[in-house]
Amino acid sequence: MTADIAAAPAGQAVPLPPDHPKAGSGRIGVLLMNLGTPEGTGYWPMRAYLKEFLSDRRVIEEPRWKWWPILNLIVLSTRPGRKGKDYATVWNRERDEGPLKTITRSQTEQLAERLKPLAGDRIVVDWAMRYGLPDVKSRLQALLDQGCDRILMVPLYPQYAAPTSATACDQAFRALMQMRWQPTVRVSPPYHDDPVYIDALARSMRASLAKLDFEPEVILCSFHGMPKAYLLKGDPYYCQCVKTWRLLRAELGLSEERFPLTFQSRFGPDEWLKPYTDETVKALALAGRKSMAIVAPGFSADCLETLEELDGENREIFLHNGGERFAYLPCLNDSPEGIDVIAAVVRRELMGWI
Ligand SMILES: C=CC1=C(C)c2cc3[nH]c(cc4nc(cc5[nH]c(cc1n2)c(C)c5CCC(=O)O)C(CCC(=O)O)=C4C)c(C)c3C=C
Ligand SMILES: [Fe+2]
Ligand SMILES: [Fe+2]
Repeated sequence: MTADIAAAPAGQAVPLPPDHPKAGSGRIGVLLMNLGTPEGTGYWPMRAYLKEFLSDRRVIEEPRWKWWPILNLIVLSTRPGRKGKDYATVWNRERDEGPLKTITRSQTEQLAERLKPLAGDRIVVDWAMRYGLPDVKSRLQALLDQGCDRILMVPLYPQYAAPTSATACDQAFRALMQMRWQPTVRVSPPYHDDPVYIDALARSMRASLAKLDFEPEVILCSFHGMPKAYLLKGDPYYCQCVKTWRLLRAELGLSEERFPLTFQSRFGPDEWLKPYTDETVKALALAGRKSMAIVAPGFSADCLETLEELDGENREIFLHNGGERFAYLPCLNDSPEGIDVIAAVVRRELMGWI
């Protein structure tokens, strides 16, 4: 489809040169956006990924002059090697990519199938990563090239945080800033208290627990952490995590003691949101708990932070300190429950467009 272009004041068409840019219109794009993952587990791809990630001022709020030497002289000389080894333990060797990419692609494909009855080929679903590939700018352009003049951007984070949701949108808006003909855009809101999300989490957890050959004494509810200072400056992430936890606890009928809330993945010397997951796991084992499970409702897809850190490192901490049985309950991922949630958010946010 080619859009109507300019008309002369008298109503006559302006003759356009043959190289005049062609533009499509009339379709709707849905862009799922997640965090991103390195292109490989070796030193250089790991370094490139961490440099892009940790140079983002939404992630590290330290002044440039202070952070630049620490990042370039210390962090980027040691962390790529160490984290590359961690990534290697969860890497999808068949596709040669991190699990976050494999799962986000599958979520996209399944969402497209779910939306087909709604508007046929009028809706185009795609995915992009804030750091690394596929990048936000090129996937936005791909949607425009397919005739999408309305685009719904969907940060795949149930809880809003400046270092995740906001930076994904910043990246999209930076690309939009360079466009002569911008599409009309919408951004889907956080869905931390959406009954569809809470219900999907509860169903998924019940199914995972039913497959275990033991009943965990404690089920830890672990969210990715952030510096406490970001909360104090007004980031709503902590409060949204607490609300998800409260609603999920009520839905499952679990007490605060049986289903404690913790925060993982601390980085650097500053205080982060507490209680810390690793310290809590150790304390539970030392207090004589023999069995436990961990669930991570803040991640829409399993990734390094869940598969390696929770299912790997924290399992080891528990078993080395006297625990006997440990289970990691998977994220919603591309399960039917997971797609129920993304499809519900997208359908609601497309209202008025379809
Ligand atoms: C250093 C500051 C960081 C903040 C603040 C932060 C917040 C935050 N992150 C996620 C989700 C994910 N983080 C992931 C990896 C990851 N996170 C940080 C740092 C911060 N995150 C680093 C340096 C890394 C890379 C690994 C490492 O070096 O430790 C991932 C996994 C990506 C993957 O490829 O699998 C996710 C997902 C949230 C929700 C969040 C919220 C405040
Ligand atoms: Fe992170
Ligand atoms: Fe981690």
